[in-house]
Amino acid sequence: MTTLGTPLSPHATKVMLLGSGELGKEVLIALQRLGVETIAVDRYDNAPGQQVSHHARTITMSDPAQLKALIEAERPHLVVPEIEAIATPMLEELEAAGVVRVIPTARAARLTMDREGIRVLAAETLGLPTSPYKFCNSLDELQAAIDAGIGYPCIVKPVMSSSGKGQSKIDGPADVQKAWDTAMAGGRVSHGRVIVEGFIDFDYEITQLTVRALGAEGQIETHFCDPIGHVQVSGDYVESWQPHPMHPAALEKSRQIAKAVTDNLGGQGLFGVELFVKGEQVWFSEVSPRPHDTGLVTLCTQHQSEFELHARAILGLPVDTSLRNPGASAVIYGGVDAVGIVFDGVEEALRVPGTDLRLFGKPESFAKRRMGVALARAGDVEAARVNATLAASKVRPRQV
Ligand SMILES: Nc1ncnc2c1ncn2[C@@H]1O[C@H](COP(=O)(O)OP(=O)(O)OP(=O)(O)O)[C@@H](O)[C@H]1O
Ligand SMILES: NCC(=O)N[C@@H]1O[C@H](COP(=O)([O-])[O-])[C@@H](O)[C@H]1O
Ligand SMILES: [Mg+2]
Repeated sequence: MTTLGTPLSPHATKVMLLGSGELGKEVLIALQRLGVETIAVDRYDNAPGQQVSHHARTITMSDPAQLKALIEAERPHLVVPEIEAIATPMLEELEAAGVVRVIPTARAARLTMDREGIRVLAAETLGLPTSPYKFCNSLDELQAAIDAGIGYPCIVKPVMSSSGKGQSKIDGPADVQKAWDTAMAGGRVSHGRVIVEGFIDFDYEITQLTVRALGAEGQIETHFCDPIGHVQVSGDYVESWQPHPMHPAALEKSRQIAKAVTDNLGGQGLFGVELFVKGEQVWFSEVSPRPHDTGLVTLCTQHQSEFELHARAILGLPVDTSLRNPGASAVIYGGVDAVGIVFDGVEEALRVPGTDLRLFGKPESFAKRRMGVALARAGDVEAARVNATLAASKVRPRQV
C-alpha cells in the first residue's frame, strides 16, 4: 500500500532526482502533482528541473563523498538517477545499508552507467542478439579489434557518454585515428576506454518503453507502451513518433528482449529499451533505466506520459500505458553558444495545428545543445511528423 504525505511537512514523501535536465523536469512535475516533496540535483545551478522543484542542490554527482553527504543530509525516501554519470557504487553502498531506495535499483544504475556493464549483461549473461563488439583501451587495441573481426563500417563510442557525445562511424582505416580522438574528447567522465561495435544496417530503430509497476496484489507487472520510432543524427535523437508500425514477429521479439533485460535489472520504474530492427530480426542496443529522450513524444500521445508512468511506478501506484492518439516530437537545438538566449517564433510554431512546445529553460545554450522540443498530435504519424518538424523550425533561438 502506498501512503503519500504532505510536502514540506514532517510526513512528506521525499524524492531526490540525480540529474535535473529536460527529462527530470517532467518527472519532477509529475511528482509534484502527487504532492511529493522533491529535491532536484544537478551539476550546475538553475538546471531545468531545479526550476520546478521544492529544493535545488548543485554537486558533482560522480564524486562519491559529495553524493553520500547530500543523501545523508536530505534523507529522501527514493533516489532517482536521471543521468548516467553518477557515483553508482556509492548508491549501492547506501542502498545496501538501508539508507535509501534507488530507482529502479542501485545495481541497474551501475550496470547502465557505462556501456560495458549493460552490454556484457545483455549479450553474454542473457544471450540477447547485439551488434558484434569489443572494448579497447588504446588506439592500437581499437585497430586490432577492427582487424580481428569487427570490420568496417563500425561505430566507436566512449564507454561512458550519452546523446551521441564522442561517437563516430568508421568507414575505413583512414577514419580510425579520428574516431579514437573524438571518443577521448567526448566522454562524460574521462575514461580512456571505448566500445567498438559492428555497424548494424537496420531498417529502422525503436524505443520500447517498458514499465515495471506494482499490481493489485503487490506483485511486479510488466507493461509495454506502443513502439516509438526515431531518427538519430550523429548519435543524438532529432525526431521521434509513436506508434511505429511493426511486423508482429518483430514486435514480439522486441518485447521479449525488453522483458528479459528489465526483469534482470529489476526494481520499479520505466525503462527505455533501444532496439534495431531489420525485417523480423531485432538487436538489443542499450537501455535507460529511466525515461528516454525519444519518449518525450509521449507528452502528446499517451494518457500517461513516460514521466507520469515513471512517477507512478516508483511510488507503487497503478499505471496505464495506452496510446491516446498518434503523435511526433522534433528537437529544437540552441543553434548558438550563449547564456540567457531568447526564442522568436513561438507564436508561429503554436499556430501549426495540434502542436505544443517544451522550452526547457537551460541557462546556457550551445549550438548542439537540446533546448526545447516541438510536439504534434494528429490522425496519423506521417501528419504528426510533418507538423512537429514544421513547428520546431518556426522556433528561432537567438542571442541577445
Ligand atoms: N552498432 C550500431 N550500428 C548502427 N547504428 C548504431 C550502432 N550503434 C549506435 N548506432 C546509432 O547511433 C545512435 C546512438 O547510439 P547509442 O544509443 O549507443 O548512443 P548514446 O550516446 O547512448 O545515445 P543516447 O544517450 O541518446 O541513447 C543509435 O540510436 C543508432 O542510431
Ligand atoms: N540521451 C540522454 C538525455 O537526453 N538526457 C537528458 O539530457 C539532460 C542533459 O542535457 P545537457 O547535456 O544539455 O545538460 C539530462 O539531464 C537528461 O534530461
Ligand atoms: Mg541510445
